[in-house]
Amino acid sequence: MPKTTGTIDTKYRFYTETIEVSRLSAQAFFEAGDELYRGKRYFWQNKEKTLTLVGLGHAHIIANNLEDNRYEDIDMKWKELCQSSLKEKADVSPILFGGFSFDPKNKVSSEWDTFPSAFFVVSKFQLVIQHDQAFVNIHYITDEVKSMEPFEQLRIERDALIHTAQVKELKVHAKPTLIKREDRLKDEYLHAVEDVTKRIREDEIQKVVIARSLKLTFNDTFSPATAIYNASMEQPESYLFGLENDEKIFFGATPERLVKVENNKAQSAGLAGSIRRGKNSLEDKELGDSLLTDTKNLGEHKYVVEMIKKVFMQYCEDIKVPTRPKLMKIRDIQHLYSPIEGDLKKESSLFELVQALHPTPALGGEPRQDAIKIIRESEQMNRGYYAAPIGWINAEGDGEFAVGIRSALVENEHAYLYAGGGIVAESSSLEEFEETRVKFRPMLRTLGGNMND
Ligand SMILES: C=C(O[C@H]1C=CC=C(C(=O)O)[C@@H]1O)C(=O)O
Ligand SMILES: [Mg+2]
Repeated sequence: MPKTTGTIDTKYRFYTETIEVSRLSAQAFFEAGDELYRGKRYFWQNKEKTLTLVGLGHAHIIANNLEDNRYEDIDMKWKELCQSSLKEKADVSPILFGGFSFDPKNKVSSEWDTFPSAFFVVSKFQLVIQHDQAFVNIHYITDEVKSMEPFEQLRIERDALIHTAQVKELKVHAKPTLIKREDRLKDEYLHAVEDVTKRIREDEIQKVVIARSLKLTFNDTFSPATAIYNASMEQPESYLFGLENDEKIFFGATPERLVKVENNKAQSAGLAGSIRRGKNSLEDKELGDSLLTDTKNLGEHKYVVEMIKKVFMQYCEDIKVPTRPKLMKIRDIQHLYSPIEGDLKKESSLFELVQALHPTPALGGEPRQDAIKIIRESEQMNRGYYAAPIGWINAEGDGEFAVGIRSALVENEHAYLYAGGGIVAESSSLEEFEETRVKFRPMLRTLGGNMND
């Protein structure tokens, strides 16, 4: 008999049960939840492909619309749920998965209106694939004094979902046809880049990341499972994430880690500065070499590394920061990359690091608060969860957050894509526009739309 854990005398009672399952495809499990749990699922795979998570259904939601203290609020409620409810350690730790908006003070009405400033879920059914082993958890959280009866029903459902995922072939739906593509606020974007460049040259600010968006319209709706599957094919070297919110799914394949905490080790990375891939290996190497010595891109990168280093000095000990960046080559683009690590101080936590790091100057700018204000005013759009932390934390406080770039929000037959770039004194609006075109490519291919690109 699998072990069931729980308590009876707190506000919530949190029951978990873990079973090990053989041979279970994460994508198939996600797809198996299509009928009953569409709109209430998540998907996560780390960059190294050593951890895959799928959540189906909501056992519990922890969300808020706070402008300040949104991290502390989630952290506190999660700890409360774990500490007061789990009597014993579950076989596989329950996971809280979700994300934050880029800027909770941005009130522009948009496709993101239904997403709270912080949105996290504990799934009813949680799949964890790690070290070649697959585990499915049931989570049942109640604030009433109830019998364990519903648990029996959940076991039946769990077994049905696993069965479906194992025996039904993964349906790979054809990509719908792109029928319309709009570059949203293109003139505003170009103007914003020019204006910000000027303000940087006048020493008003040092760096600001300016982004823009595409709206795509297709002849049909999307299967979220297929969209995630396609993204994994397009960007095998990136994190893969998907977070459903009723009719909408925010998903993407991002190369950028915000922060990971495991056994008190904290890891982050500066990822900023870009150049396209070459048409052959020779050109690719030339482009990469030129990126490594290009002052404009090294400038973009330096602000990020310095800021992360400063945060790590506050929250960690024994910090390691490389003296110069190396290249991260992904399918469409090469970036300057500096991994940073340290030992988390006893009193520090993952959410504290997320709060202190978001947004790094790879997504926001330097100084941070001034940059966020300029972004809010000059982009004239709402980034929603684009360029913001997305990830997970477990009951022990370990977890990982990536930065939600190379991403799209999909709603029925529409997709909204986002891409930006770091503006410094040497920036030019047309080159930055070009850089965003390259950054749109993976999501455009994933969605089957590359009209005029
Ligand atoms: C803001 C984005 O990329 C960031 C990450 C890597 C390189 C960047 C750059 O070179 O500008 C950006 O800072 C994006 O992809 O939308
Ligand atoms: Mg750039």
